[in-house]
Amino acid sequence: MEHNACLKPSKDVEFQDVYYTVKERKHYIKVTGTRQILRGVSGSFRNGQLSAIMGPSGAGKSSLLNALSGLRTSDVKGHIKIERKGSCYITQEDNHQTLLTVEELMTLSCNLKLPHCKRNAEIITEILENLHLNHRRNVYAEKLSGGERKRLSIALELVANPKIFFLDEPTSGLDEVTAAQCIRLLSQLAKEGRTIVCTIHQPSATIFNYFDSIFVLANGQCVYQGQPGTVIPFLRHVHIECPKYYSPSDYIIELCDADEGKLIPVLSELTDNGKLIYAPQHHQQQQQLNGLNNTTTLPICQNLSKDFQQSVRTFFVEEPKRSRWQHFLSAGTNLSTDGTLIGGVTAFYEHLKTFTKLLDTEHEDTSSLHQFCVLFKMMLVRIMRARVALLIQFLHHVLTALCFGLIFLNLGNQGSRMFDHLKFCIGVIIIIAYTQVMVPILSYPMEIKIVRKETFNRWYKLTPYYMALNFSRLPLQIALNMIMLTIIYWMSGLPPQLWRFGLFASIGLMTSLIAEGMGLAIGMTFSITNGSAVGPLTIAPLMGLAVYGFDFAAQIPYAMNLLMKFSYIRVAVVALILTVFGFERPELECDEMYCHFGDPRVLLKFLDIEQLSMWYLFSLLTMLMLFYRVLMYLSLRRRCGT
Ligand SMILES: Nc1ncnc2c1ncn2[C@@H]1O[C@H](COP(=O)(O)OP(=O)(O)OP(=O)(O)O)[C@@H](O)[C@H]1O
Repeated sequence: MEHNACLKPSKDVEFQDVYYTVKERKHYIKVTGTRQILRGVSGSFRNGQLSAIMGPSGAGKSSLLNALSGLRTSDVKGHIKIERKGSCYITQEDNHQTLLTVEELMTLSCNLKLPHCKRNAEIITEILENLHLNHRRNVYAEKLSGGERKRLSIALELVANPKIFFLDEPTSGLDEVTAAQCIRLLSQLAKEGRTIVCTIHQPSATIFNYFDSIFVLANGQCVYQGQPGTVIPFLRHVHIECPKYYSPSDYIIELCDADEGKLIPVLSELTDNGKLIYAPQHHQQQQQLNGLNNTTTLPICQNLSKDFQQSVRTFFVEEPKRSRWQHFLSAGTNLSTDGTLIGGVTAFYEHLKTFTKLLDTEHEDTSSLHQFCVLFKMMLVRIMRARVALLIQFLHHVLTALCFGLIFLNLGNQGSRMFDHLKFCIGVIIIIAYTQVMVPILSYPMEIKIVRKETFNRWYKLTPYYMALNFSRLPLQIALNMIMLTIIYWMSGLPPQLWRFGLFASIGLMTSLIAEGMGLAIGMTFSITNGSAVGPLTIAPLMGLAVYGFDFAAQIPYAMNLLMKFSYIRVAVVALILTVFGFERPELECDEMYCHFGDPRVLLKFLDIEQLSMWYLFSLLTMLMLFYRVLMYLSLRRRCGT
């Protein structure tokens, strides 16, 4: 493609003795043992080639892809050579930012990745044309077909022209024709000088032959590494004949799938668990012409036929390079780091590409401020475009306020209805808290997948994203809460004092911000199913604390008093009661013979809150707000980490 304006040359991916071990747990808690998912596999994926990691279900394909790409680093050991900075990972589900068109998503990607590149429009058009998406540029991403969505995922990453593409099951969910088109496209991209590695479960014969190299995994071990066309001769070395008219890819996978622990170890030993690449002589001659041949001693295959020995070669000809990382390596610690070679030194030649000076230009990382501005704008656009959601939220706030206002119509000045006053204050806070907690719990788990993918592919950093998320939600939140609180305040007949209404609205807004922070923290941590249980479960004790002990306020034990400070609902309710009845509020009207709480000071004294200052309560609310926002940030980091 011509668009390579801000590009760098591609590199290979090499790995040696990679292990991935997970702890097995009983009831999610008790560790009962460990399980090796990857068992010391080695291998290489070359630049300019389309490579497939194949194998039966559960063989460890995704685990290997995740380990190589760096998506998973914990529990992975071994040596992996990869330039992380120039790689990208395309997930199986093509989740994109919703409510943005193809062109807007491409522009977003360009703005985040190539902020100083003057040719963004040109680049976008070129990529879209090459990926046959130009005619869909004004369509929302969620309206695209499966194949188009996959191409869009590739297009979005192509903007920064990564050298290495990792794709998890790129053909899953696609029909045969679309899957073949997708693989053809990947093959073409590889030929343009990229390293493309994808997992694939069981490709059709057509798709199988598009791959330049395949790496077959079974039970966490490599059972074959080489070209697709040489699977049959390879199997002959262990006296297995692929039936006529049978696809070799299907056959080797079925063999491994049905294996009862006999064949896999043999094949794995033949390939030295991925250290040996199988290439029969006529293939080798071709490689020799390319200067790739590097046959060395075959440590485990001495007793095999000469024919076999001449057909394999190893690329791991040296011990891992002694470097300043050596002490980490010898301790068995992984891993790849951006651009740093750790072990797996190759005997292969470096396939250098000739790039013009312009093509060599590396794009700088964008500043956090720039990322914040781009993301903030994008989030606002998305909020404004979610018309149905906006309408529902607007109606929800207006209707709730009207119902609430009707229930407590003109209550504000009635001295005989003390309990109703309390119910009013508690009700306002609970409505706000509950609404704001549940929305992010139900909506955020989908978003976190997109954020994880985009931050992993270095579209932006987490901090600017987090800031943009917080600030972009503010305007709508303020507007909706102001509408609701205004209706409630005036319908309930509270004193028509602007400053008192200001305080009333500020407490409502604070509650809304805290509840939203709590909802986001839960939404970022749990799935929708778990979150919708955790949300009410978390808010219920806070509500309980909010209504506790109003009738024996002076006798509330110290420990409970302390605990109540952690319930933002309680703190907000108290602040609201103070706002409504404090600040020298004149005596309320009494339509009975005697109104004990006609004088607001009596009520405040009865509730034991007359000494509390508004500053103190606002400080508590601010601290609780910060607590949940920090929790939310930590959840985000944890979910988007590796
Ligand atoms: N974090 C983990 N904890 C426990 N088991 C895991 C973990 N990650 C992977 N596994 C297990 O390791 C095995 C290999 O998983 P992996 O997803 O890599 O397989 P796969 O070859 O991609 O399978 P498929 O083709 O079905 O997607 C599976 O049995 C899976 O349950």
